[in-house]
Amino acid sequence: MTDESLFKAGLPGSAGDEWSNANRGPHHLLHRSHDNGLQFRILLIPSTPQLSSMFVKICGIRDVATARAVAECGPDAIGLNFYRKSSRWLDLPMAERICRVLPAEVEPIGVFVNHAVDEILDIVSHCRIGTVQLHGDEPPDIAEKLIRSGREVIRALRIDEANADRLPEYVAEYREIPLRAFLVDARVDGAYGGSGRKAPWGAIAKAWNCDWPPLILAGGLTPTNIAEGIREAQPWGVDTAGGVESSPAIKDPIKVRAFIDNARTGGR
Ligand SMILES: O=C(O)c1ccccc1N[C@@H]1O[C@H](COP(=O)(O)O)[C@@H](O)[C@H]1O
Repeated sequence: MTDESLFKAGLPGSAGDEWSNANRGPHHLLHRSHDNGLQFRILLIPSTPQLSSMFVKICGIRDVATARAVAECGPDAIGLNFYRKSSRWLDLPMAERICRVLPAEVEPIGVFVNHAVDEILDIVSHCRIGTVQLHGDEPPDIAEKLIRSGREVIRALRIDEANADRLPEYVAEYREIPLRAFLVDARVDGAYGGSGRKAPWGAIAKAWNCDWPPLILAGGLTPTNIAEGIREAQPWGVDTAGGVESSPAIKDPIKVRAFIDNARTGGR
C-alpha cells in the first residue's frame, strides 16, 4: 500500500455516519476506522485475498421473505436495485421493509444507474442505506458529492477483453475520491449490469494495479465458477445477481448458500 492510498483510506468525511455504521460486519473495520489510525489498517488489510474474509454481496433482493432467506446464508451485503429498467428493480416501500428486517451483520447496498444525486440521497435516507453502488455512466463528481453527503460509494466499471487494459485509466479518474471499492462487471452492449456475462478475470488481474480501494469482482459469477474467478482475479470481494437465481429475478436459497460457501472456502 502506498503512502498516498493510506492517506486516502484515512480521509475523514468518507461516510462514517450513523447510517454506514449501523449495519456493519467485520469487513468494514478493515477500511473504515478513522480513529484507530493507519497502523490498524496496515495490520488488517491482506495483500492477497484470504478466502474466509472474502466480502460477499448478493444483489437484486426484491421481497422480505427472500431477504430473510438470503440473510440466513450469511452474506456481508445484499443489493437493492433502484434501476427501473432492471428485472430486479424494487420500489422504495419494499426497500424500506427489507432494510428494517435485515440483521445488523448484513448490510443493504443501493444499486443506482444514472440517477440524480438528490434522488439517490432521498432513497438512501429513507431506507437508512449507507453505501451506494454507482453502476451507470455517472462521472466521478457524483461519487464525490455522495461521499461528501456522508455515504460510501462503490463504483462499478464495465470491462471486457477490449477495454481491460484501460482499467488503470478508469481507476485514475477516482484518484482523489475516497471510494469504498471498485466493482468490476462484464461490459455488454445495451446493458448496464446484471447481464449474467463473465468479466475477463485474467485480463482484470493483469491490468489491476491499484492497492486501494479494494476490488469487487462481479459479472456472471455462480456457485460453480466463483472459486476459479477468485483464483484468477484475486479480488477482495465478490458480487452476484443472476448466478444465484432459479428464474429471472428469483433467488434460489440453495444456490445463494453454495455461492457464499464456495466464495469463502474457494470451493474446497
Ligand atoms: O442486476 C441487475 O439487473 C443490474 C442492472 C443494472 C445495473 C446493475 C445490476 N446488477 C449488478 O450487476 C452485477 C452483475 O450481475 P450478474 O451477476 O452478472 O447477474 C451484479 O453484481 C449487480 O451488482
